[in-house]
Amino acid sequence: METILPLPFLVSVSVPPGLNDIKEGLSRDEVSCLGCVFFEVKPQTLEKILRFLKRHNVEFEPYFDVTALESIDDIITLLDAGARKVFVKTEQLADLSAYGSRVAPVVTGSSAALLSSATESGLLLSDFDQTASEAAQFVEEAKNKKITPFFIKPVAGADLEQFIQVAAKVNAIPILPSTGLTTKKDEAGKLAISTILSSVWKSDRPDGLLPTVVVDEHDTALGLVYSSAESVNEALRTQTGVYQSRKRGLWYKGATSGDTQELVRISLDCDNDALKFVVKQKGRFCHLDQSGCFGQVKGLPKLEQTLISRKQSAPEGSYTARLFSDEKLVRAKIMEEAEELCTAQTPQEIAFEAADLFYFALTRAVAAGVTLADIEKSLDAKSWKVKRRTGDAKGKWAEKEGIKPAASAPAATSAPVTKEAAQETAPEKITMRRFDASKVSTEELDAALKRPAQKSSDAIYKIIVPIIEDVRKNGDKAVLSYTHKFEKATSLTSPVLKAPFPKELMQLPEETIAAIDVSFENIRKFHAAQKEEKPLQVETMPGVVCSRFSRPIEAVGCYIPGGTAVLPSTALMLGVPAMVAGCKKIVFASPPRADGTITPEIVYVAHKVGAESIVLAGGAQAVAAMAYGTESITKVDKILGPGNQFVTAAKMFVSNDTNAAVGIDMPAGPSEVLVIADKDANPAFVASDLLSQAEHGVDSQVILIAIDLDEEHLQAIENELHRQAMELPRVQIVRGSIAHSITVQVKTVEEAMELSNKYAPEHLILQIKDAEKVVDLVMNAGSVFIGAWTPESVGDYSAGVNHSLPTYGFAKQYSGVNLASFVKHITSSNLTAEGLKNVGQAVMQLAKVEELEAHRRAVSIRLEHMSKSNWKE
Ligand SMILES: NC(=O)c1ccc[n+]([C@@H]2O[C@H](COP(=O)([O-])OP(=O)(O)OC[C@H]3O[C@@H](n4cnc5c(N)ncnc54)[C@H](O)[C@@H]3O)[C@@H](O)[C@H]2O)c1
Ligand SMILES: N[C@H](CO)Cc1c[nH]c[nH+]1
Ligand SMILES: [Zn+2]
Repeated sequence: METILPLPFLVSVSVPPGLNDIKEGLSRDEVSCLGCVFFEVKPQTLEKILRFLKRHNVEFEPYFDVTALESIDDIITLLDAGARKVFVKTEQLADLSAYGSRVAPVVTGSSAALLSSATESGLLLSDFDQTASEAAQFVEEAKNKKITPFFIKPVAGADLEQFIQVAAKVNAIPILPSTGLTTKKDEAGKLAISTILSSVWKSDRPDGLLPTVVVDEHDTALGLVYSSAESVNEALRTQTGVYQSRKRGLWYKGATSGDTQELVRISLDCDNDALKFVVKQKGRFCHLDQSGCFGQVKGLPKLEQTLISRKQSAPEGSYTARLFSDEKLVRAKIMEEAEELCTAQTPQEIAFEAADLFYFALTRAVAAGVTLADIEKSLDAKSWKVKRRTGDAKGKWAEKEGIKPAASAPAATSAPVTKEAAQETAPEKITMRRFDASKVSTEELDAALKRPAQKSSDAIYKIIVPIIEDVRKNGDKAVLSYTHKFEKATSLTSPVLKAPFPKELMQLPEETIAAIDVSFENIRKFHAAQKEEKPLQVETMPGVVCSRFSRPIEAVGCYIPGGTAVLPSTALMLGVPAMVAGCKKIVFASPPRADGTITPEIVYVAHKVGAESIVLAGGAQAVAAMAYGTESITKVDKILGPGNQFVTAAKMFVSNDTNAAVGIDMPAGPSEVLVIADKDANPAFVASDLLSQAEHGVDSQVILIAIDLDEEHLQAIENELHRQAMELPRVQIVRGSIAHSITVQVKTVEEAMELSNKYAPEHLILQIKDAEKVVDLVMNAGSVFIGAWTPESVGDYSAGVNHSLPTYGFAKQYSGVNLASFVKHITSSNLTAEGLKNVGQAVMQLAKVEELEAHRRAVSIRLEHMSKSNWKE
């Protein structure tokens, strides 16, 4: 498959344009009209890019340099999400061969020998320096080898005009930084798009104009016009239809008629001598009373137009109005037509019935505000996936037709375009295994409820103990070396950032600041309320006063995980109580990003809670650094916070080392949730709660306890779970965690609570009638979420409760992080002479039993003194 780009160059941007507007260079819309976008994916930006792909997969054609990704699975996720082409390390090619020409190697340098890396899918030559002496030889070689497509990316600061010329000479596709391009005619230091276009297109007309086919979003031709470099530039700048009239100069379509066009995309044809403009046409394109110059739209677009206008104006009580308002009627019609299509025999009958089915399917879509273009986009997006399922019919449909699943999935060949072919690419249903508590043995149920196995502590200790020893011995140098290794932050030269934190490190959008501020305040309020107003005081006997008072732990280390997801909310959950408790030194630790910086949200929270420093490290090295201290990292008295197995094991290890003299909070491992749902529970709410914890990591586990739910309700939850999961950017993680998650069917609330208390979940969600009353039955849980309007995520972020909680069943003996985690309690005794007289005999007798004479005498000496001096109160 040869790559045909909309235009013979690619625009590279540093930030996915769907996430942040491109600040310098071309605007987001201008890039989208050019059609292709190129960026480098870093492990820490992968998730954002996947989100971007989900939203803008059809708007942009994305090309990625993924050489910074080590995991083949991550690259596959990106490809399946719709990456048009990925450029990988040569050694990763073999593992991605199923993706054919969508994968090409990237090489750096300009030595001709590098050309041997080229595959049938071409290659990307990175940092191409056309001024280097080898370049000429390289160019010659490349030309001889006829490598297609062959991309080149310039070294930073290259002269783009010269670069484009070299690209044209070797028949390569240049990758041009958006920041070096402009749609203006002259902009100092930037290259005009018009200059690039006119250097590549070939007009065979004496006036140099290019024939331009204008089409709508379904590729229906609206008419033929002409373009000049200037008109294209103008179209890109205004993102509207602007053409070159042969008589009247620049023609802004709709300027007088009002029938304007929104520019979606421009592209050149295969031999660069005709342009295509894809537009969203308002009103008509043609000057006659028809939508396009070649006549009216037909087929599905026409049906869509009719349905939209009927939806807007169908008379009340008419059949069409009923169709739009009665979901059950549309559902019945779709089923009826589908059945009729299946029984149709002749080609005519099949066409007739298929048309009916399309009619009702499109009615359903239009009623829900879904356009034909949306459906086509979905179809196109499916065609980018390579992973196949067998296309088997599902559940009741398979049963009804007596279909058995196929033995294995066929290998991918070409992109599916039909419904059936597209269905073949539909992924496996994401579903939890079901257990009916009344039909399985307790042992079977216990086994199913077991948390996913963690690596044995021996295996983990073998990894983390040498790291801890190294940090203890070599301090900063060791911490830095592990950060270079695990976080790939090789440019980092200091393992710590000390307060005051520079403002530029906490630049955040206003809405993020507002969200952090609201959450901060709620967490502060709830933890401040946990303060003990005054010391506890009890007179146990006359004259014997016992007290207990608290003091903040002086220096605390707050670990904020940052491996699979950066969790600034954890910074709030640890930092705010530490601040409220009055800890003098609050040290944050979190793995930095590959460029050595720390997430600005974490810096902002550190600033708000008055942290003294942020350790730029994660894992066992961060724990060790805080436990023992290094040249630049402050030693702390207690380390708190969740983390992966390496972090948890390191916390356990240092807390057992008396040389470290450091305490820890509790084992807080992979997130988990147990949802109890009854007939009142909304399936969509239940599914969303299960997924909110399932997306944390593949080792997360989520449990649903269904109280007396019928099959329909259970299936509604399962369908919702799958539907919602498929829309998540972290769907692959969810697949992993759902694989070891289960639904248990029970009959009563009591049974449900018994199971829950035995499981001791980190989070317990009660989506049941009178949920509040059931709280009395909760014996073991980290945090409880009561009723339909309390999703677990409010506790993760903003309600005020803490989200750092015991997992893995430790809720049976541990509390989650709270104010008490940051203080220690000190007791005092204060006796009067009378008090000593009252309690003295008991003390002396017990000291005698224990044969500790000095203890006994400490009392007797005082009592004797009292009697000798005839002492009175
Ligand atoms: N229970 C709770 O309250 C709670 C709250 C938030 C997060 N969590 C959990 O915390 C965990 C966070 O884990 P994470 O991995 O995303 O981040 P993390 O910050 O805990 O771990 C990342 C670090 O692990 C170390 N590491 C990774 N691979 C290693 C290897 N092979 N050898 C040695 N060290 C290695 C690296 O130093 C890296 O910096 C998740 O399981 C999440 O569910 C729990
Ligand atoms: N649910 C996690 C605790 O198990 C905490 C968290 C942070 N961000 C989102 N969730
Ligand atoms: Zn969470």
